[in-house]
Amino acid sequence: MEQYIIKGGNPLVGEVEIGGAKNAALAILAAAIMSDETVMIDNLPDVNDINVLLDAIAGIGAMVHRVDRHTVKINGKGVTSVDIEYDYIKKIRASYYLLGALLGKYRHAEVALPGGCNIGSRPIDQHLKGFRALGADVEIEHGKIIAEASRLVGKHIYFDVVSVGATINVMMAAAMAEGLTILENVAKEPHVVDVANFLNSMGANIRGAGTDVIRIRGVQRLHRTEYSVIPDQIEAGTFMFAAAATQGDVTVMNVIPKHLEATTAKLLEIGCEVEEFDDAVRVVSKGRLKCTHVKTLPYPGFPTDMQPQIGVTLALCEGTSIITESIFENRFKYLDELARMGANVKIEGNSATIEGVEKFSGARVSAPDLRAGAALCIAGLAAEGITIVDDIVYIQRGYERFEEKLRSLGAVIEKVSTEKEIRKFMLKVS
Ligand SMILES: CC(=O)N[C@H]1[C@@H](OP(=O)(O)OP(=O)(O)OC[C@H]2O[C@@H](n3ccc(=O)[nH]c3=O)[C@H](O)[C@@H]2O)O[C@H](CO)[C@@H](O)[C@@H]1O
Ligand SMILES: C=C(OP(=O)(O)O)C(=O)O
Repeated sequence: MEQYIIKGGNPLVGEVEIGGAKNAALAILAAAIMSDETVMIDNLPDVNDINVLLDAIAGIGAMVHRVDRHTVKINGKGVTSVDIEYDYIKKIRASYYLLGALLGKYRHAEVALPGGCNIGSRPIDQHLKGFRALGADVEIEHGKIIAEASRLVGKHIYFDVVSVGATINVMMAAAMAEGLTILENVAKEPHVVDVANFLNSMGANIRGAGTDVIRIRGVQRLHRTEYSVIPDQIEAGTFMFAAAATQGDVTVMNVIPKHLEATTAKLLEIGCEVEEFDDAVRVVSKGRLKCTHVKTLPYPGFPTDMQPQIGVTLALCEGTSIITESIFENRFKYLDELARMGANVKIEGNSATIEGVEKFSGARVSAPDLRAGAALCIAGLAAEGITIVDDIVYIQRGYERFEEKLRSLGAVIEKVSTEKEIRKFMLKVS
């Protein structure tokens, strides 16, 4: 099992290139099979979730050609099965997008209930509500969602909760339904807009993505396109908080600063300097930072996927911070690990009270999920001494060459998998 070993104490300094957004790319790859012509997608992050989804897509007969690490060509013409194997599905959350894509194109999809990070109960009732409203029969049998429709007909659908997954999934199915679908109370995340732009570039007719109401006029066919995925706002934000927590000076390159506004606002509140450029943001952290309160909310609110990264930073700020996690009920597990490094935290229901400490001390900790794992690495980089982060397979789901990018900023971090490698690292840094 691979681990990260980190010697903390170095401020991160320099420039780091941000890759394509995992959560946009996953939906776009699923949507790509809706065309019978060849679709080329660029700026894909080279991370485990993407590779699993590409295997799943190839597994149902679509042509998948990796042009290079960040570019793929997909042609959905060869799809011979609408039944996705459980082995793929259990590994990733975004496998649920194959439901919307296959249902829209073939009026039939069979996909096992999705996996993903264990951050809460994660129901998919709103996805199913949307498919049913479009005319599909949807049953769950033996752990599989089976959706079938003789016709898919546009409808006016009001979502009960704001869901990224349900918005994108129903939007995909509706893109090839008959007539007009109106989706209300939708998610407005940048990746919702990116998927809509991608589908439109294939000939779909989707208007309003990024607002509360999306209007979709169904089309019969989607055609070839070439598309580049938006930059990953969560990867960018992770490096921005890494700069803050290590008293560093980091410029995240190839980003859309508008997508980072909630993160930038919190960094300014706690006392960092933030400088915005056309496609880059620089974060400078000098002296002890100040406490603040934060509540996770759907976009444009503060993202739940950045909650552990800000949590680690606040645990080093002067004063008492309160975090309210309003999206997923099980996203504070990293705080128990952080307490092992000296953080002073108290969790009550969906809120965490964090009394800032002056420093962390390195310890052995486990990554409970993707973002929590990245956050614990930030803690290790800011800590005195050595930190070992176990279960980094979660981090590899969503961060490309994480340790290399950190090293380029001056971090002392290695990926190891044996005691011998750990001893070698200790010798090198002693
Ligand atoms: C692959 C992917 O893109 N994952 C992201 C996606 O997850 P995911 O699509 O699973 O998250 P949602 O936006 O759907 O979930 C938001 C809230 O709605 C609830 N809900 C959702 C669907 C549903 O049918 N019923 C329901 O009650 C969830 O329990 C949660 O409380 O958005 C989350 C919220 O920004 C991010 O943390 C995840 O990184
Ligand atoms: C929670 C996340 O991913 P997933 O929804 O795929 O589990 C994430 O990207 O932070």
